[in-house]
Amino acid sequence: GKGHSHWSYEDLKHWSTDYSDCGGTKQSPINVDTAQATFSPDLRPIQLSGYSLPANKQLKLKNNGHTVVLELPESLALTGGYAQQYRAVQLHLHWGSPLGPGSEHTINGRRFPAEIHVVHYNTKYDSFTEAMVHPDGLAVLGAFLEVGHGENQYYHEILKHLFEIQEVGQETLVPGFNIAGLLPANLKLYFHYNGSLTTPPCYQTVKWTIFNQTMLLSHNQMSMLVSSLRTDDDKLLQSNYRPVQNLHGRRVLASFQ
Ligand SMILES: NS(=O)(=O)c1c(F)c(F)c(SCCc2ccc(C(=O)O)cc2)c(F)c1NC1CCCCCCC1
Ligand SMILES: [Zn+2]
Repeated sequence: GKGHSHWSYEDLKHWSTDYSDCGGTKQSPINVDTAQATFSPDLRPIQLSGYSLPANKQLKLKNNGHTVVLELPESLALTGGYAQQYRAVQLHLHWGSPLGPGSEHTINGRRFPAEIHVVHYNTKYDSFTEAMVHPDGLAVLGAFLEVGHGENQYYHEILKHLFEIQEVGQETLVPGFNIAGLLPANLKLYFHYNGSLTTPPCYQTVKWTIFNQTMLLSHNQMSMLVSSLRTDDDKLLQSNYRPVQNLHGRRVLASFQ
């Protein structure tokens, strides 16, 4: 990868000195004020294709010091809900600690326990690195994770490997599974806005989709997520979320009323 960036969630102030876009006016994450969201009936249901992977397709799972990343094959494609076709790059998670929740986006000021991001790039560009510098270059699907009663079998496919990658830089291979199971069954109800990567370089090139339906994990699964990984100073990797950013006049669209 790009090697370990020296930024951290502790010194957010320096992000914009080292990465100018981080001080821009279309930054993410944001708080979604549902009363201010504009119902947009032409927002189509999100459609996923190729998300169901056979077990013999091995995927790389890595602790990169800031999150756990599952690399995804480009065969996973977003075909509905966006004007252009996007293909998957990777998915990763944001979480809190035993002291509090760690989603990046908030809804009416409410922070959820955790949040998944599935990162895609616009296939009109030759590569992800080319796409990520263009305003329509990236599409990230986000969903909130909450604690429910039963075990979530899809999240188990990732969480059961966390103990193998406790240290920064460690990676392991995960058998393929139905990646769509990590996202809500109802892909019609979502918020949509133009924003950025929530980590340096903070490029303002992301069309965000935040689903209204949340994902339920067991209490044990959520505590595995918040207490398995370490950072490069051997502390627990926790609360890896950026504070919400100012909308600066941006509108948030809703696919539902
Ligand atoms: N919410 S988000 O999508 O902005 C996001 C984060 F908030 C993230 F925190 C991250 S992880 C931090 C960036 C990073 C660091 C090291 C390595 C490596 O060693 O391979 C890779 C990446 C992270 F990877 C991503 N997504 C990345 C954005 C960073 C650069 C391009 C990689 C794909 C999308
Ligand atoms: Zn993210």
